[in-house]
Amino acid sequence: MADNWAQENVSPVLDGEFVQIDGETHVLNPYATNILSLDDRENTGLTDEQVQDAPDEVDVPAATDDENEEEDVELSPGGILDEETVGRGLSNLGRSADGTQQVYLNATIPGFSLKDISVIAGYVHLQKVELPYNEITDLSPLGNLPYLLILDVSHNKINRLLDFPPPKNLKEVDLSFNEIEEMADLSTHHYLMKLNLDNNAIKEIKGLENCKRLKNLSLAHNKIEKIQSLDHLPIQFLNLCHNQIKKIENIESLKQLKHINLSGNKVRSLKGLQEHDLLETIDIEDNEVIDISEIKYVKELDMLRKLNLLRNPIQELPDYRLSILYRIQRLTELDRHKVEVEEKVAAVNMFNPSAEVIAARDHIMHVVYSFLQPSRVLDSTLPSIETPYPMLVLVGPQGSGKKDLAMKLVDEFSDYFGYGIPHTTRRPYPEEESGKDYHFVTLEKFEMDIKMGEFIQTYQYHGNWYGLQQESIECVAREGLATVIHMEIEGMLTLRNTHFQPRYVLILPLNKDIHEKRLRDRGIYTENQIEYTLIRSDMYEDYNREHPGYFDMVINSDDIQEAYRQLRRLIMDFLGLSLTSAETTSYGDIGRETTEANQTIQMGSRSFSKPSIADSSNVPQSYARQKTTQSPVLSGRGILEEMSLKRRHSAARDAVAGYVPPLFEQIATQYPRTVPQTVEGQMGLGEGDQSRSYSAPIQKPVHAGSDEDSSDDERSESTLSVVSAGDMNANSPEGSIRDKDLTLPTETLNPLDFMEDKENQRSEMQEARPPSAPRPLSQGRPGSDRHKVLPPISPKEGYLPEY
Ligand SMILES: Nc1ncnc2c1ncn2[C@@H]1O[C@H](COP(=O)(O)OP(=O)(O)OP(=O)(O)O)[C@@H](O)[C@H]1O
Repeated sequence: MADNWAQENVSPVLDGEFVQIDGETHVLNPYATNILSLDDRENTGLTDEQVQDAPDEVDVPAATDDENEEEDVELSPGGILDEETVGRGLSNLGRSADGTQQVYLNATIPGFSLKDISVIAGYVHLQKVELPYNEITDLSPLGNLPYLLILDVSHNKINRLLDFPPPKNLKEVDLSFNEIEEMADLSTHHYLMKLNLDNNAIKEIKGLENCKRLKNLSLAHNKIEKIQSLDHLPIQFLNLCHNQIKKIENIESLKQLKHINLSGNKVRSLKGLQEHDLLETIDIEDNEVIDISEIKYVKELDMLRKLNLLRNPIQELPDYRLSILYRIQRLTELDRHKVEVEEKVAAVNMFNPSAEVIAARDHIMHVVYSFLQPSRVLDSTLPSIETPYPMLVLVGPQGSGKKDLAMKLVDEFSDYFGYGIPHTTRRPYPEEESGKDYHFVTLEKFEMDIKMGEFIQTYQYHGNWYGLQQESIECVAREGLATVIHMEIEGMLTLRNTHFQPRYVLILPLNKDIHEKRLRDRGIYTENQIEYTLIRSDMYEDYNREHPGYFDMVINSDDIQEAYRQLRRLIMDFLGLSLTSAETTSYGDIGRETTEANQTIQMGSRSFSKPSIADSSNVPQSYARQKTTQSPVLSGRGILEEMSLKRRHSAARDAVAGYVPPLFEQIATQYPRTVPQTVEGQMGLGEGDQSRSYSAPIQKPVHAGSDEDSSDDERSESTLSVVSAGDMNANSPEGSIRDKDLTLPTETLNPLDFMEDKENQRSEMQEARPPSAPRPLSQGRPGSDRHKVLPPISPKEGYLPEY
């Protein structure tokens, strides 16, 4: 019967403004909408504006009584589609497939309780047929529509899948809400791109193997238990929601998959979703995913933007949302909620906070706990209002030797420095003593001390806690000494948040092999610990490179003795002692210098338990004193002040002599240089030459001058020799000392003072304060004069310069 209809009936043919349907001529009204059309605008091809602009009443003769009667005619009585109904459902005029005539391309006939659609077979030009909400069981008449591209027969009573001769180009089929139980072989539907079989009773996916253009497959609300038979299909959108699937399987070869919906199943694991690099959306709502570790299967999916895990047990995990966002930071939507940038930041701060964030939290914790305790006046805050308590922090990775360096320094300069003994929960090594190397305490005690607000900083390393208590600093401050401490970089970050303003020196072994050997030689670390420490060593290098200026100085500790020598020079410069020993030209004086040093510097009472650093006085010095000069400290001036005076003195002499310095010199010597050091730059400089400078030196031009001139230059260079050890002639003081490292003098100085004769200098010298006398305070705190003030500035007698 369908074949006969195909012979006799054709789609309506358009002729200008008229259209022929069954031999009758109808006038075309572009504004008249098809009463059956689901989308009139689409059917008429009109834009929104055109529809709005359309005259409410078009020039159509008023309906006569006869016509009104026609409206009352029952359409498709008995569920048998008739031509009248089809006619009313036609829309979308367009060219026929052969291009020879204008025809209606769409037929939309929803909700007529249609059972028999045989008549449609006559409308051979139809490209889109929509027959939803009927009672159709047989689709065979559609086999006569060779140009059919889109078919919607949803909400019918069809129980067989596309069992009609396939229109060659059928691309989209909606068979949702039907009664299909079994999928048929769709091999003949070569062009099928979109197949919707939602809300049927399908138990098994099959028959799609040859649908090589299938991009969109929806089998939601069926009875499918297993994903299968989809191999190598170009599916981009796969909807299998509300089935009984337990496992995500057999989709490895769906390489074009972009969206997958498995909500309402029984999936426990996300395994199977990995390696779908194009996946953008995953919907697993209402399943049984319980373990956060399942995220590993989707977190590497570069294109993933939307993930829905609502109504899974995993939602119960604490900080669930942030932990997902931390793991998949590229998500823009999680559980149907837009992901805010703040959430991503919060997620990172919660699960992988930066060292700065950890340090800030550590600081806040200790401040809060200490606020809860009665406040007290601290010795370490007394020196003066604007002068911070002097502290030296040696920062570096484990095995860098910084603790040894700190102890040695305190040992040698015991009149200046005290060791700030840290607390730790780790057990002491054989040669260590509690109260000397560390305060070794139990974890309980450590925690208790935290809560009592005792700490200013804590850090966990290798499973042990380390921390610096305020009292450790106070003990040293009470003695009138500056504190030397050592710590990992994280500790330094916390310390930077406190009111202390220490100088930070990075002690870093640049040679990995030496560092590794040193760790191994200690024989106390596991392989993991050694590996971890070496990795952290890289981190120190990176940190120094990325944060120029964080460290006041960087010392390569490959050679621990050389490292100590550099550190020692730095300290002597800080203390204003280096000038006395730096003006050297004669090796003959080395012995005397050594003897003096023995008498004056090696006076520490502490024993040095790890004899890894040789006695510095025995280290061959590249300098020795030839003639004496007043220490800047002894003259009552700071080192910078002293250098500034010398520069001005030199400039004054040049001016008198008629010497005009070249432009570079004028610029280069005008201000103290503050070029931050980087390990990178330093490595380039120091490679293969450990004694070389690690600073960024600035050339100080050498110009002809008197002996006095050259000695001034030498003094300046020596002053910076701690930074430029081994490369003294190349470096200028300005190049090595950062502005903030130096406490600028507050008094206004008359440059002519520097021209005063030696006699004046001597008398000034003689008036210098006695050893360990407190430095007069410019603005002393009430009560501060009762304490020794830091640092003690007068060296011991034996170290006084000779005249
Ligand atoms: N308060 C602190 N905060 C942070 N780190 C600390 C603190 N006290 C000690 N550390 C560091 O913890 C690390 C482990 O301490 P440990 O005493 O085992 O090191 P070490 O072997 O003596 O280190 P090194 O050889 O570099 O001196 C060291 O790098 C040490 O400097």
